[in-house]
Parts: sequence; C-alpha cells; structure tokens
Amino acid sequence: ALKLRPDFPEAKENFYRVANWLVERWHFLMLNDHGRNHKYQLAIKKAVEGGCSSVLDIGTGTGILGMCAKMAGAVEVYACELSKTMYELACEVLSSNGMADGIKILHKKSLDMEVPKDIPNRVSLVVTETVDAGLFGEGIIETLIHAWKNLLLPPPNPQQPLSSSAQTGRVIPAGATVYGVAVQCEEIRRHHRLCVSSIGGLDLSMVGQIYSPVCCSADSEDSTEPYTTERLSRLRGGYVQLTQPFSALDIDFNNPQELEGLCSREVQQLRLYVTQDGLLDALAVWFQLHLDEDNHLSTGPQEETCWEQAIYPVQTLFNAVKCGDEILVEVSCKDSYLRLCCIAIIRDGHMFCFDSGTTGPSNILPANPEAALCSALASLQTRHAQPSQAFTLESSEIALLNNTAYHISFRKAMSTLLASLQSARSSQELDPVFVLDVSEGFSVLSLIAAQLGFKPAEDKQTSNRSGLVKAYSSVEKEHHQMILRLLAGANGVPESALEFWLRHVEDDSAVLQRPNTQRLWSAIILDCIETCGLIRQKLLEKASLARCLLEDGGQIFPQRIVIHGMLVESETLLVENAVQGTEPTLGFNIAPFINQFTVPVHMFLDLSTLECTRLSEPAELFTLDLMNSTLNYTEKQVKVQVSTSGKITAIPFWYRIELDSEESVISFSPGSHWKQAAVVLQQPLVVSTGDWVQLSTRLHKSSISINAIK
Ligand SMILES: CCc1ccncc1CNCCCCSC[C@H]1O[C@@H](n2ccc3c(N)ncnc32)[C@H](O)[C@@H]1O
Repeated sequence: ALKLRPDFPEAKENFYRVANWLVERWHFLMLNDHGRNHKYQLAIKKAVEGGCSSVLDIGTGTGILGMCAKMAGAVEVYACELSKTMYELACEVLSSNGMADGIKILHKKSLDMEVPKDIPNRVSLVVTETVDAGLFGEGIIETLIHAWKNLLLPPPNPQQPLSSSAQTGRVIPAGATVYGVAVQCEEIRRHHRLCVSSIGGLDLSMVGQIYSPVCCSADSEDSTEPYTTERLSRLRGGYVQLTQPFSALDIDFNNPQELEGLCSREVQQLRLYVTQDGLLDALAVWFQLHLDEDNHLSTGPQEETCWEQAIYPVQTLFNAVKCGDEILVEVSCKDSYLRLCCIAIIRDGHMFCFDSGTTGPSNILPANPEAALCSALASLQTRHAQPSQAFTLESSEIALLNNTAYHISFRKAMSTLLASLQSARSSQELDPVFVLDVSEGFSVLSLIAAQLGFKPAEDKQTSNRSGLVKAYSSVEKEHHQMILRLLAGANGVPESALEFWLRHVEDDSAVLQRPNTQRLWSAIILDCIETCGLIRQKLLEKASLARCLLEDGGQIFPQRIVIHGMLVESETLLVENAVQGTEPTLGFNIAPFINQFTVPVHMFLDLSTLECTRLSEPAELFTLDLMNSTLNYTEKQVKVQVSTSGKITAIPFWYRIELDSEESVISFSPGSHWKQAAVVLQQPLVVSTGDWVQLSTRLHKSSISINAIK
C-alpha cells in the first residue's frame, strides 16, 4: 500500500507497527556496528584463506556474512534464513551486490536442512550470529548440534593435526564465554518488584508479594522467561556493581560433544564475594563471542558496543547485602536457556536461603540470632498475607504501581470530582456515583475511587459518605481481580462497592456502555499513553464514546493531554533507526534495502539517559482535549527557537497528562513508568543558535508525525 500511495495515512500508521514487527530493530544496530562487521570479516577471511572452501551462513539476515565469505574467495557459499521478510530482503541485497549467482540462499531453518537435498555436500565452515543478549535465546546450541551432525564436515581430529581445513569442519564463532555481575539498580527493581507499601492511599501490604514474570526460581515453571534485557549503560539512575564481574560459563562451539552435554551439564554453583554494600537487585549477564583465536566480540556493559545485557532480577524481599557476604549463584542451561539464579546469601558462615523466588528467606539454615532477626524482618514485611501468597504482574504493570506520584495525583483529582458531585446532589439522593476504569492491564484506580467513597466523613456536618461510590473495573484476568478483591478487603472497601465490568467483550471499546438503563457514569478512567511512549490507538474514538456516557458534572480522566517536544541532535537515535550508508557494512550496498523498514517514530526511549545534545527548550506541540472535542484539531504548527547550533536528527516527545485543572502528571519524570518516543527526521536539519524552526505536528488515528522546517 505504501509503495502505491506513500502518504496514505492508514497504510502509513499500520506499516509502522508492522515494520517494527517484521524486522527487529537490532538489525540496524548490528549493521551499523562497523567493529562487529569488520571482526566477522577478518575471521571469515582467515578461515577461507586457511582452506575453508565451502561455507554455510546460518541466519543470514541481510546476507552480510555470506557476502564476506564470497569476497574472501570461498568456492561454495550457502545461506539460510528462517524469516520470510529477511530472506526476501537478502535476495535483493545479494543481487544488488552482484552475488546472486555466487551465493545459494534458502528460505529455511537450518534444522530443516539436509545434505544433499539442500546443500550438495557437507561444508567446511559455518558462520552464524544467531545469538541474543542471553546468548542461547536464538537457539544457537540446537542449531550447532544439528549442523555438526548433518551439515558440517567432522571437526579436526587432534591426533591428525595436519588434516587440511578442506576435509574438516569448523564454526565461526568458535566459542563464547559468559560473564556476569551482581548489581544494585533501582530502575530494574521498579520493574520487577513492588517497592512501595501503599499507593494512592491504598495499603498494599495485605496483598503479599508481587513479582514480574521474569524469575529464575529453581523450580521455574515454563510460563516465566528466565531473563529480560536492558542496556545497563542507559538505565535511568545507573547501577552499582556489588561484586567483581565473574565468568559463568565457557562453551566451545567446535566441540560437538560439549554442545550435546551442555544441557545435561550439572548445575554449577558460584560464590560471589560482595565488594560493596547495597541491595541485590539483579544479576547482569553478557558474553564474549570468540570468533577465532584473535577476534572477539563483547556485549558487555562497559563496552561502547550497542548490545543489551541479559538481566536476571532477584525477586526476594530480603536482598540487602554487605561487603564480605557471599552470594550463592546457580548456573544452569535448562531447556537451552541460560539460567542464573541467586539462591542464598552467606554471611559469617551462615546461609540465608532465598525461597524459590516467592518470598523472603524461609528455610534459613543453621539458625542464629542474626538469622532469626533477618527472618523476622522478612516476615514483618509480609505481616498480613500468607507468605506463600505471590502474584505475577507484567513488568510494565509493576512499574505503574511503583509510580506513586501518579496514583496520588489521581486520588486528589478523583476526590475533587467526588466533592463537587456530592455538593451538587440533594442530600436525600442515596444511590452512589458510578466510576468506570477501562485501563488496559492491571489498575487499582477503580479501587482508589471506591475507597474515597468510604472515607469516614471528615466533619460531622457532611452525611456519612459511606457508599458514595460504586466502582467498576474492566480488568479481566482472574489474578488481577483476586489482587483487587484482596486490596478492597484490606482497605475497608466492601466487595459490593467494586464490580468487574463486561469481562471478555469483543473489542475494548465495547466496555464503554452505560452502567444501567437508568444511569450514566460520573467518571470514566481511560488509559491514554502506552508504556512505549505512544498515544494508545483509538483514544479519541473512545473518549468521544465515553463523553456520551457521562452524567452532568461527570468527567473523563484524564481531561487533557498536552504533547511536549524538543529539538535534539542524537547520533544514537540515527544508528538505531537506519543503516547509515555503505561504510559500516563493509562497503556492501545493504542500507537501501533494510532501510525500507525504518520507522520514523522511535519508541521505548529513555530520554533521561539518551546521549544527545539538546538544541532547544521543550515546547508544547499539540493538545488533545478529551472532554471537549470541538477544541481538537489534526495538525498544529509551532515555532521553536534553536538554543544551540547543531544538526537536528530527532524530536523526542512526551506528555503532560492533565487529570483535572489542578492535578497533572508528566510522562517524562523520575518516577514515571512511561518511556518516551521520538520522531527521527528523514533528513537531519542543520541549524544555528537563534534560528526559528517550524514544527508541524499531525495526529492521525493516534499516530503522531512531526515535520521540521526552517
Ligand atoms: C553480538 C551479537 C548480539 C548480541 C546481543 N544481542 C544481539 C546481537 C546481534 N545478533 C542478533 C541476531 C539475532 C537474530 S539471529 C539472526 C537471524 O537469523 C535467523 N535465524 C535464527 C536462527 C536460525 C536458524 N536456525 N536457521 C535459519 N535462520 C535462523 C533469524 O531469523 C534472524 O534473522
């Protein structure tokens, strides 16, 4: 559609979401990483010149490694790629670089390949970079075990060192070493554990523990993924190393027996010496790929490389460590995922075991006064709930709960609304006001509203406000409802004041219906901004539907959203968005093909840690009025003055979310659970201090586009 009508907005907006899905963003990072590409080229060149005449590139992506092998003089070069989009893209790249005849490319997963059906003979070299931040997450172990069995010539036999490379097989990378370090990091903690005991006036201690699905407890059920990924060097507030980096695992990809044995290798226990007091929030893990004896690629946090690290959050409550302690870590490779798990802290010869990742230390080995104190402390924190009680919420839902400022502001705004409704009602009117929360995901806002309805009357004059509010929540998941029921009970809100609304309706707009034939809503709570920093789709449609369902004096929360933005120069946003020319890709012409999949809006950006030069002050770019649609428009021009000379490459943006005329929250603020987004300009705009730049912001179907002209 875009090729036919490039400015067709529906296609454009869908395309951006589709492009993000079809082609992973790390392709741009990888291809722009000249250091990485050059090291692979050197290793491949050395192997081919050393006699590896037939090469298979597994997971070729754009085809760059296969082309290196061809350029190095390999006689037979094959490539396979399981993604259809990447396969078709690689075909275009090969022909554009005159290698369509020299390289046979297959749209296949290597595991489905066999000799002679797919490739005529076994090859002497496999090159691949089918690795993720946790090394094994793209299946490289299974891929190589299969390759050694079916696609590669046998490995060199140490007894016959002289067997030429033409008769033996080998893999680039030759192996990998996995490293880790224990870290304290508040930003990781905020996403994986509840860090507050009350939010917006609700006491949370009743609910037991709440964790993210990322947990590596020894008895991990399959539903959890063992690690998440973060760019440690870009985490808000940074991190503190609590131990020295340690080496967790070594793997030789040229040793089929070792590969076979990896997953059955017994669990390895490491004792990490704590060198710094702090809170043990996670283990951060990275690796070195040994392409060959001389060329290594590291994904470590200290490198200026662009890769993320694997993060294994420590979910236990009792995570204070002191210099001199030792952290007991188990390393295993279960179901071909690399798993690291902190299982205990050793202090003065005593071991405090973390339970299987659900609560604080429960079975503490040899008891001693300090241990007893620790376990008392831990149980203190879970004083009410049955300690075995633990709930799982998405990390974005946990970060939202930890955003106390947002919940406090919401409580104030809701209280103001209830007071105004209360004064407007005749005293004898008894039936409650209806509040509906249609937030996506887990939300306690409905409960905050319900609790306000049961606040004991502040002063004797006003009638007891008990039962003023009847709150409805559209949370659907069973455990979400369980948490809300527990919280209602613990916060004096009778079950009758909170109802679950229209579960499992076909589309999320259908939950917007009147509470009953006689009544309308006094407040409807909408979820406007996605965690990634974009406006939620169909927001304006939902708001206009919601407005029709409000009774007089009723309100939508939030009332207004003001988009703020600023001019920045950021090389980082460029390299994460498009391949810059042919230089980084070893002179191969790849950019025009992969750049078809660039998306002008970069999301999940943490603007507080983005390396960039700010070229202007923040400016208000656009306003969305959810209460009064007549004030809305689809395009707005704003003039912004350049405060520092430079090259505008992107316009990051965020939101002031106005709950009412007094209360608002900013989506770009320290405690915020929202990330920011940025429009990346097609052509950087060179500007000088004092210049005026006109920004025209368009909002079409929740998709923001911003053009800058001098
Ligand atoms: C320093 C490396 C690094 C470190 C940390 N984070 C990222 C990186 C960068 N590498 C990311 C590659 C990750 C994706 S793998 C690349 C391409 O290969 C394809 N594939 C994967 C397996 C597979 C197979 N068995 N048979 C055929 N094709 C296969 C995928 O469809 C993808 O297009």
